[in-house]
Amino acid sequence: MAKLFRAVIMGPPGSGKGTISERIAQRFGLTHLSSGDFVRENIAANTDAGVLAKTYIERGLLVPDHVMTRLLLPRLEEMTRHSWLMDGFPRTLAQAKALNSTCDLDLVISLNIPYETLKDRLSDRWIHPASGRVYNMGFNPPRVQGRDDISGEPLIHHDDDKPEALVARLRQYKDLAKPIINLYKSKGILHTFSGTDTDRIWPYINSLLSTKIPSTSQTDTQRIPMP
Ligand SMILES: Nc1ccn([C@H]2C[C@H](O)[C@@H](COP(=O)(O)OP(=O)(O)OP(=O)(O)O)O2)c(=O)n1
Ligand SMILES: Nc1nc2c(ncn2[C@@H]2O[C@H](COP(=O)(O)OP(=O)(O)O)[C@@H](O)[C@H]2O)c(=O)[nH]1
Repeated sequence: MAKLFRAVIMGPPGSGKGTISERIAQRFGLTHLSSGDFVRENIAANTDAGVLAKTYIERGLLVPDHVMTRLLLPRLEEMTRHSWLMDGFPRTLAQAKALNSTCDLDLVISLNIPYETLKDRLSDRWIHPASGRVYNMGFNPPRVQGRDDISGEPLIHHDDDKPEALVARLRQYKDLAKPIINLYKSKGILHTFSGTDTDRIWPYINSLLSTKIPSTSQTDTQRIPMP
């Protein structure tokens, strides 16, 4: 069996984690694990952890480490036969340490995107809540304005994507991500990509991953929450 590949993608809100994860999943046939989608699924299904997580998210807070790790790590342990790319976890050093004790990561992608770019993108980000599909009115608009391409359902705009909320989210990201980035740097698995356009960053990520994993002809991989 081909060697399995485990990667994490990090970056501030709006940096393109979801967009780039989709491209990686499609090009290389990895499973895209979105911790945010998984949390939302648990909330929708009213699981114990979902009910608890909701009380934090409603207040604009991160879900505590022990809840996140309890949600995610057992699922990762079930993924022993899959190559995956995790988006949105770890968000704290404690989560990174817990992940470390579950699996050996091969690679970490860190996106470094200027504040003005994040602000512009997020003010224009529209989401299909049920699937997590993401649109941007300039970059990847939906075929019908305000409607998801596949289901035709309405798209929503998150309040915390407004510029007023972004500064605080960004500060929080920087504070929390710093020690995680240092940890991955010291392990020699960190790769940082900087720029204002996903389409210009993508070729570098593509060529890095091409040296690490074989590409597949798979074209129908979707953004899937944790199984
Ligand atoms: N490790 C994690 C992952 C998620 N969440 C919670 C807080 C988020 O608000 C929510 C949704 O996760 P997303 O990754 O979708 O959240 P964001 O909207 O914050 O991400 P971004 O703007 O970076 O796409 O789940 C969390 O507390 N801790
Ligand atoms: N204008 C523009 N928008 C982009 C680009 N890359 C991603 N986006 C959009 O920016 C928003 C944030 O991207 P997303 O992948 O959700 O970032 P995440 O928050 O890091 O997961 C979405 O609306 C994307 O469609 C880009 O290069 N240019």
